[in-house]
Amino acid sequence: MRSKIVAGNWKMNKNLAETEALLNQLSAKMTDTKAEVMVAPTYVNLTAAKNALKSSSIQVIAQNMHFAESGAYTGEISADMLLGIGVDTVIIGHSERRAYFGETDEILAKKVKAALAKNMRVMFCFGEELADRKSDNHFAVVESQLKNGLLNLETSDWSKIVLAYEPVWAIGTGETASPEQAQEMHAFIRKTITNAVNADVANNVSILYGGSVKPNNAEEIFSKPDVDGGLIGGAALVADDFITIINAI
Ligand SMILES: O=C[C@H](O)COP(=O)(O)O
Repeated sequence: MRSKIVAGNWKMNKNLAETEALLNQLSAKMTDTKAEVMVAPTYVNLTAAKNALKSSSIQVIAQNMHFAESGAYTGEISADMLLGIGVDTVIIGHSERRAYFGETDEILAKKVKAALAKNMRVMFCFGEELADRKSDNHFAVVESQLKNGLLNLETSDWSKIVLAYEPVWAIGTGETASPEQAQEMHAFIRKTITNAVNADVANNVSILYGGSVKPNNAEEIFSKPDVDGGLIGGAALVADDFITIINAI
């Protein structure tokens, strides 16, 4: 049975005081949910976030990591550093990392391998750009991102993978893929994994949708059979909005 997951990617938002305040609000407002709930604050506030959520079921995850064990990589952070502060899940491949930090499929595949080697859980992001969708190339792009990033994994590695399909044209734009477009792509992703790995893995992997999920559209998107939750950006920065989205599962 695959998990339902709602994760908030805070990106480069919220200083320490704001992080603690938002997490305190979330903890206070959280009610029982079928979903695993995760938040990804910036690196420097991960420990504070863990402390603020000590008695909460909300998981703290990281937005990124480097593939190397350690070494001369100024400004970077390793899997061991995350594990050392109790963070065992990492987002890899976010479109902003691909677009602004030059992260290629090859780099991302190395990051995935490095995280899995440390037994971390990986939330792997991918999705097409507007031009790909306009030229009807979106399925090919998504298939190639999946293939280059993940499809050479061992079958057993897949229990540690969560997928997040994020069409780049819908991120932070207010434009959302329609629930039908999301379902169509999620079904395609599952079929691609069935063909490349096996049906069991495809059925058990959670596939989240990300891209302008808001309180007013979450329920319809999450109601689609192959959509197992969401990776939320802007709306995860407002406690009431994030809670409404969690409750839409
Ligand atoms: O990681 C989250 C996604 O980039 C979605 O961001 P958004 O909800 O602000 O569109």
